[in-house]
Formats: sequence, C-alpha cells, structure tokens
Amino acid sequence: MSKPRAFALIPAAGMGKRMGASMNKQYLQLGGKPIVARTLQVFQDSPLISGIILVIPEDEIPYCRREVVEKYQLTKVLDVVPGGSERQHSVMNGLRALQNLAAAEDIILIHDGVRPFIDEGILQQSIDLAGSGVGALVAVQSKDTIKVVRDGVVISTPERSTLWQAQTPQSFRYGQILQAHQQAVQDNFVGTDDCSLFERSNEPVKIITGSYRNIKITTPEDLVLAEAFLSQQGGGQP
Ligand SMILES: Nc1ccn([C@@H]2O[C@H](COP(=O)(O)OP(=O)(O)OP(=O)(O)O)[C@@H](O)[C@H]2O)c(=O)n1
Ligand SMILES: C[C@](O)(CO)[C@H](O)COP(=O)(O)O
Repeated sequence: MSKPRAFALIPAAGMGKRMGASMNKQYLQLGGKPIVARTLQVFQDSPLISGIILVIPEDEIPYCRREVVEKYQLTKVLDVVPGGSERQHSVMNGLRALQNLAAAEDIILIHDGVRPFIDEGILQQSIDLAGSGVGALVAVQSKDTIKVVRDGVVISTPERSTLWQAQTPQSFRYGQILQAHQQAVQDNFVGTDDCSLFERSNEPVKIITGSYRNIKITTPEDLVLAEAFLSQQGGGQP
C-alpha cells in the first residue's frame, strides 16, 4: 500500500466583518504581503504537503487567483472553490473538491486562511497524529479564567486546567472527516470547528500543544500583534 499523502484545506471564505476593514481581511497586508498568501506559503514550502484546496467567496475567486495564487506562484493550489454561509459549509465544499484527489487514508490538514504563524513542526506532528486514525487538534491551554454566561449572568466557572483554546490545523484521515461532515449535514448540526464534528462521531481527538503566536487574525488589534510577531522573526517580504 502506498504511503498516505497530506493535503491542506484552507477555508478563507469568511467576510472578515470583525476586522471592519474596507476589503476582506485576508487581503490586508502583513509585512508587505496579503495575510492569506503568507498562510498558503507555509504549505507551499512544506515538502510534507502534496496539494492545497483553497476556499474563497465565489465573487472573489478571479481576484484571489490573480492577486494571490498566481502572483505568489502558489503552484500547489490544486483548486479554488466557492465557500458557504458558515465556515463548516466552506470546509465541506473543500472536502467535496478533494473527492477525486484524495484517498480515504490520506491526511487532510484543515487550516484557517488567516492563521499565518504555523510552522513545519506543527505540520509534521499533525500528519503523524492524524495518521494514527485520531483527530489531531492544535491547541493551547487557556490563560484566562473562562465563565459560562447567560443573559449577562455567570452560570458557572469551568476548572481552568481542563480548558484549551482550539486552533488550527485540525487534521484527520480524509475518509473519517468526510463522514463526520456528512453526518453533521444529515443532523443539521453546525459547529465552529472541525474537531467538534469528529467528536460527535465518537472519534477520539488528541491535542498537539500549539503556540500562543498561532493567532487567528480576527480584529484590528490582532493585526498589530501579527506585525510585531513578524518583525520579531525578521520577516517582511517575500
Ligand atoms: N463562511 C465562512 C466563514 C469563515 N471562513 C474562514 O474561516 C476562517 C476563520 O474564520 P474567522 O476568522 O472567524 O473569519 P470570518 O468569518 O471572515 O470573520 P468574521 O466573523 O469577523 O466575519 C477564516 O479564514 C475565514 O475566511 C470560511 O471559509 N467560510
Ligand atoms: C476553527 C477555529 O479557528 C478554532 O478556533 C475557530 O473556531 C474558527 O472561528 P470562526 O469565527 O467560527 O470562523
């Protein structure tokens, strides 16, 4: 049997509303390069990755192909497909696009288009763990005390040592994550990450300890932080 390959699925079909910018946040410049191009570059440069599926709002596809994929010579991008109304729907469209490319045993690393600070070590650990048949979740321990609140009133305070902040990549065998997404469609379930779908199928999900730098660029202050991280690691263009 041939060795499983690894593919990246990059959901980048959100609207970036919380950033409040005049263009979709993923095209904002970070060190002189669009955020989404920086994220894709990590997968492009990794010898571990066989190909990339990029999910983009339908009306942005020509712009994104021209200004991101072609401009930065992201030759591993095998397809650019339209997203859906929720992140989960965008991921499902990406999984469908993989149907003729990936085998059930191949590994899919699902990674937010706006998390540019991942590295080869995290990709390697994700592929190894997902290859053992479990869901591989990159996460960090919560630094803050987290409250459960309803209508402005605190309901409970979960013990902090049990709380982890889910990041991406979240990685799985293709056959398993496709099935978890199909089940969610059948059950009308919408989750905010892919592991939650896997958990519903009673499949184990294990943690890979990530980095507090692996931020999801969501609000304007995240962009300030991201610029600081980048200049600390000495990176501008390209
Ligand atoms: N329907 C959606 C919603 C989100 N995403 C992607 O999922 C990632 C994480 O989402 P988030 O940072 O919350 O992005 P947005 O949904 O764009 O942000 P907002 O809620 O502020 O509009 C992003 O790369 C985003 O483009 C997606 O592919 N399809
Ligand atoms: C998948 C994720 O990045 C894990 O933290 C996150 O849930 C995505 O957030 P969104 O705002 O729901 O797109």
